Amino acid sequence: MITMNDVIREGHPTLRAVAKEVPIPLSDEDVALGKDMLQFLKNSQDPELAEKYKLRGGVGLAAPQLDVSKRIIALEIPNTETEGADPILSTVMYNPKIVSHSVQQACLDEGEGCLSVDRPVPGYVIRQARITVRYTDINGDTQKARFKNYTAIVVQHEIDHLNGIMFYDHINEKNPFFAPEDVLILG
Ligand SMILES: CNC(=O)c1cccc(C)c1Nc1nc(N2CCN(c3ccccc3Cl)CC2)nc(N2CSC[C@H]2C(=O)NC)n1
Repeated sequence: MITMNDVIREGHPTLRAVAKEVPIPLSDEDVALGKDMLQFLKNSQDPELAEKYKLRGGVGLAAPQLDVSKRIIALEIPNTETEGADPILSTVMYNPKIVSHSVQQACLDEGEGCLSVDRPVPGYVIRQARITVRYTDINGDTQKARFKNYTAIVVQHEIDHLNGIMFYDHINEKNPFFAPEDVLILG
């Protein structure tokens, strides 16, 4: 199972590399890695397992964070509204590509955290509010999906990792909490 020991931290060069596309059809190895990444996220959100294995809670993970420079991301976004409800998004994306996005921008009111960053970096991370992503799913099928708000933010954070971009690269240095007036600030 993947634990925090497998997660590389800022300063490791792989976090700044551009990851390679994975061959389609997917290899057994890449399918297994995707499954392990998704399981890590589920484990990280389980209070008992997170405590037992000292896992930091996450809703997204990119293969480069495991020192695997491949274009693979996993997303496990729970439905925090209703206890026990199905997750909002639970998927592995191979070779994800943002094919279009809104002019409207958005950010999380509380800023962003990252499993590869062991320190708080306050500030608004301005992203696109809505995106359309094309990717290959774990069954090898091509998907095209639209995301908005929190889910769109998380997907962009993970795709950034495939291009060597860290969330704080987007924070306004002079005024970290600067947000142009029409940016959606998501609570
Ligand atoms: C500095 N302020 C903050 O971190 C921050 C502070 C407050 C609110 C938010 C909303 C913040 N921001 C933020 N909170 C999260 N989580 C909230 C806790 N949660 C979680 C934790 C434990 C169990 C189950 C779960 Cl569900 C896991 C997810 N995740 C991300 N990001 C940025 S996009 C990728 C995603 C990620 O997975 N990061 C590891 N940002």
